[in-house]
Parts: sequence; C-alpha cells; structure tokens
Amino acid sequence: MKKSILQEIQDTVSQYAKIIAHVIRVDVEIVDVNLFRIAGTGIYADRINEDMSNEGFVYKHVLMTGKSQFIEEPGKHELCSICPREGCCDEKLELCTPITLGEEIIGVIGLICFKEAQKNQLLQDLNFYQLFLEQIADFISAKAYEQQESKRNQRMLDVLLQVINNVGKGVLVLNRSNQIVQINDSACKQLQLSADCLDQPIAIAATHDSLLGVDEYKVTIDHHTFFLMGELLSVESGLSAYDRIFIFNEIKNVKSGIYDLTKVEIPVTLDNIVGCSPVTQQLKTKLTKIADSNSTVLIIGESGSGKEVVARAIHAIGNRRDKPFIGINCAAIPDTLLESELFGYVKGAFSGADPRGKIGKFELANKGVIFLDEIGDMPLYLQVKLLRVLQERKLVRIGSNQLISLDIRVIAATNKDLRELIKEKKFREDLYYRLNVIPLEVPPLRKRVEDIKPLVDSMIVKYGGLFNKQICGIDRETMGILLQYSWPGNIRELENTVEFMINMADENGWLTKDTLPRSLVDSQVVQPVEQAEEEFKSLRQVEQEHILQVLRRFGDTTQGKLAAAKQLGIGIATLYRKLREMEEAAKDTDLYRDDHL
Ligand SMILES: Nc1ncnc2c1ncn2[C@@H]1O[C@H](COP(=O)(O)OP(=O)(O)OP(=O)(O)O)[C@@H](O)[C@H]1O
Repeated sequence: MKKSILQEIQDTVSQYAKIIAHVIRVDVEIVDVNLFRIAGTGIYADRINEDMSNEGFVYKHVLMTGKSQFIEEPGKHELCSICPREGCCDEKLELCTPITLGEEIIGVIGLICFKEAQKNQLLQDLNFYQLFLEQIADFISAKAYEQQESKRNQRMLDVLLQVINNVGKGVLVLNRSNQIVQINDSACKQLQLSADCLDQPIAIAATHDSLLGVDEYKVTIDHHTFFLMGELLSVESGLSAYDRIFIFNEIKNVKSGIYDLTKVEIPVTLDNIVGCSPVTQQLKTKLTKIADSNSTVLIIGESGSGKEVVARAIHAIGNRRDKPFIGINCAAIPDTLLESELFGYVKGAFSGADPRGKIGKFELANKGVIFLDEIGDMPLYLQVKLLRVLQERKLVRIGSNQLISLDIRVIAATNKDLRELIKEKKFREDLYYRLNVIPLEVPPLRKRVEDIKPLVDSMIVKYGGLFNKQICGIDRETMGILLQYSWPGNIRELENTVEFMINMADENGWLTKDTLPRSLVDSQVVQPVEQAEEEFKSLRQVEQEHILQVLRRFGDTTQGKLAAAKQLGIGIATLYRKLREMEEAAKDTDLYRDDHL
C-alpha cells in the first residue's frame, strides 16, 4: 500500500509525541488516515505501525467528521458501543483532534489518560489542553505540507531532468564559480564526460561566429576544447549554485541535422558496382585496398560511367562509413556561390548572404568524405583556396577569422582531361598533383562490354520492382543490340534505356527489340564499325578472361585454384604463371599503382 503522508514523516511525528508526553505527562497517540498507529507513548510505544481499524472507533469518527472529540469516560461513551472493550476500557479520558492538510484529514492526534490524576489534570484546564492539541496538530500539518511540497518539487525536478535528458541537445548548468552543477546525458556524450563530472570547472567563451542563426562558443574542459553551437542563458534565481545554463549542440550535430535533411541516402557498397569484366573486378579490388586510407583520390572517367558510385563505395566500405559523405558538383553551382557553398560563411559576412550564416560543405563533411565532382570546372581563384585547404587541412569560414581544423578525406572526380586543362592554364598543376594521389580510372562502358549483361539484369530487377511490373527478361537479339551499342552516355544511358524498355514492355513480357528507344535502334545502323573493332579481343585476352571466370566459380583459395586448373586442363604451376603474367600486365597498363598507397 502507498505510504500515507504521516508515515513519510513518521520520525518527526514520533518526536512530537515523545516531547508532548514528556512535557504534559499524559500519553500521546497519533494515527494516520488508514488508522495505522504512527506514534505512541506509554503502553502504545511498542505498538507503533499497528493497524487499529478494529479498535480506534473514536479516531475513525474524528477522521470522518473532522471534529475534535472529548471522551470523559472511555468504554461508556456511545462511540464505544461497538468496541470489544466496551465497559472495561483501561483509558480514563481521551481528547483527540484531527490533523489536516488543506481540506484533507490526514490523521488524528489523541491525549490518553490512564490514571485518575492525569484525568483531573486535563479536566482542570480542558480548554488549554484542547488548544494545545490543536496547535500540535497544526505543527504536524505544517511538516506534512513541507513534505508534500518537497516531494512535488522533487517530482517537478525529475520531470524537468527527464525533459532535459530527452531534448537531444546538451544542457549544462553552471554555478558562479564556473563549475558544472547539472549536466544531461547528451552533454556528457558530446563533451566525452562521465556522469561524475559534477563540480568540474569549465570555461565557455563566445567565438562571435554565428551560423544558421546560432552562436558558436569555445568550451574548454579538462584541457579539451570543443566548438559548440548554442545559447548561454543567465539564471535569474539569485542562487549562486545556478548561475548560467548552456544549451548546445556540437557543430557536427547541427551539421548532421542538415546532412540528414539534405542527403539522399542510397547506400552504396561494392555490390552496387555491378559488373563482371576484369576491369570492374580490378577496380573493386583497388577500392578495397584504398578504402581505409586517408589519401586523396582522383576519379577519372566519362560522364555517367559511375564515378560517383565509386566515390560512395569508397566511403561505404572505408573507416569513415559512419561519418558524412558530402558531395558537391563544382560545375552545377555558379562560381560566385561555389566559395560559400564549399567553405561557409558567418553571420554578416557579406551583403546578400543569408543573415544567419551558412555551414560549408567542407565543414559538413568533417571527419567524413567530401566528394568534389566535376573538379575540372572549378574556377582558378577557388582552386588556389582549395589547394590551401588541402595542404593545411584547415579552413576559415568567409567573414570569420577562426581557423577550423579539418579531418577529411577528399575524393575528386572529373570527366575532363586535367592535363589538357593545365596546358590551357585552366587548371593549376599544383592542385592536380595534390588531388592525383590515388588516381582511379573508371573505364567507359564500351570498354567493358561484359558488364552490360549483368547491369541490364540488375536494372530489370530494380525498375521492374519500382514499376511493380513482372518482366521475364531480355531476348537474345535485343541483348545483342545493347552489346553492340557504343554507350556514349555510359551506364546512365544504359539505365535510362532499360527504364524506357520496361515502360514499353508488356506485363509478364520480355524486353524485345520493339521496346528499344528509336534512337538506339537507329544508331545501330550508323555505328557498327567503330565498335566492331573494339570487340575483337586478342586470344590472350580471351584466355585471361576465361581463366578469371573459372576462378570466380571455384574461388580464389588454394583449393579453388587447384579445381580451376583441373577444369581448365592445365597444371597448377601453369595457372599460377598465367595469373602472375596477368598481374604484371595489369600493373603496366594501370594508372594506379600499389606503391601509391
Ligand atoms: N557499376 C555500376 N553498377 C550499377 N550502376 C551503376 C554503376 N556505375 C554507375 N551506375 C549508375 O549509373 C548512373 C551514373 O553513375 P554516376 O552518377 O556514378 O556516374 P558519374 O560518372 O559520376 O556521372 P557524371 O560524370 O555525370 O557525374 C547512376 O544511376 C549509377 O547508379
């Protein structure tokens, strides 16, 4: 059963009972609203916490009526008529009065005489004892009120702390000595503190930068510095223990809010790089090798060939996978805006800017990966600034003088010949070398014809699912046309084509020549010669591809190689030799070299 309020303050109530009994030399009994004896002296001292509902008939009446009772002859009073001790009660006199809390009756306090002398003492000055008893009932009531208020305050504080803990923002309460007196879970997490950090000194100073309308503060605690976006509020309590409240977010949390809003999350892994051609396989192997490195990557490839897919895969399989991947297309943003998009600006940086300031892509990508697409289109003056950022790994927001450290992996991509641009003085040579640490070439689709079939298959699954349309597959003749086409728009064009064909196809039907876009059918007539030349492979190439295909079936283990050699009808030593030759050939033709890592 829930404790009554008198039970909660039982110690105080007992003290009162003992003192009164000692002073007036009459026994005292106090019961709560449930007729539990909360305090008692004399013969009742050993019977505290007893349930009195079968005997306390006078108390029950007081609890019901809220009126004091004077029983001059206990056992003979009409209230005693149902008491088992009717007519043989030991008590000589009883005077009791209710204890109230507001409108509510919360108990009864009684004076009980067991001796004639005590009875005479009370009878001589009954009014005085009545007032005295009421006064004591008021004291107990005041104490109960205090208890109720403190419980209410505690409950409010609990609710407040619960709210504070769930706001997601960091909340710190500081005293006048700049020590932490209250901290929520989010603040502990963001500042890497444990819950026992109370009393720890902390320094909070405004940097005077403001982004997205929120002020930035430099917070130093235990020799660690954090840059936090938030509000520092004065507490008007007049209590030195509660001087200021700091409500904040780490810049990365502010950023991740924006990041979450802006990112179109299509998780990309190596499996999303569809294709079984040797070049695609080699590309995937390289991606695995470079994924965890911090070195800058320059992806070169024609438009639509999958440069962004490759960049996303590096992020997804690398050790920054849990951090942001922020892409920016340098060609798609007007030159005048590109600088502020990349580096951000603070409140009041320049006229026409968002008055609240803006976080740049570099800062958004901090700790993660920034993907600078179409880097060849970056204006020269920004190339200088980018070079400085890449060299120093620090940036300054426009309009600010604060240096921000960057821990970032840069992946740039271009479909332009940067060396040619350097010759034309449109691209800085020093920036080219900064970016070209790990060059990756994504070959055009026409140079990896083996990828077309698996790509088409995966696209049929994707778009069939998206359009909720059952497609049986693609017929041989149509596939032949796709294999022969030169795909100037690369995989993007292939994807659009398959999407178009699925739209044209019948439910439960096949992708046939009739579903092909007209332009593609027409192009077959015009262009066959150019591709034909490329599709005649040398015997060596055919042999290598066959070996790789068999190996893929049996696996790259020693057992797999033994089985593959058997299947190919050659000895294991010959297989190893051929693989070595392939490796050598791949290194010679490659832009990328292992010794770059
Ligand atoms: N290997 C692949 N497997 C499956 N889909 C791919 C592959 N490569 C590219 N794609 C798809 O092709 C389309 C174009 O890819 P992506 O945007 O990566 O090309 P890009 O080279 O970055 O193009 P651009 O130069 O125009 O920016 C995307 O829809 C992408 O999902």
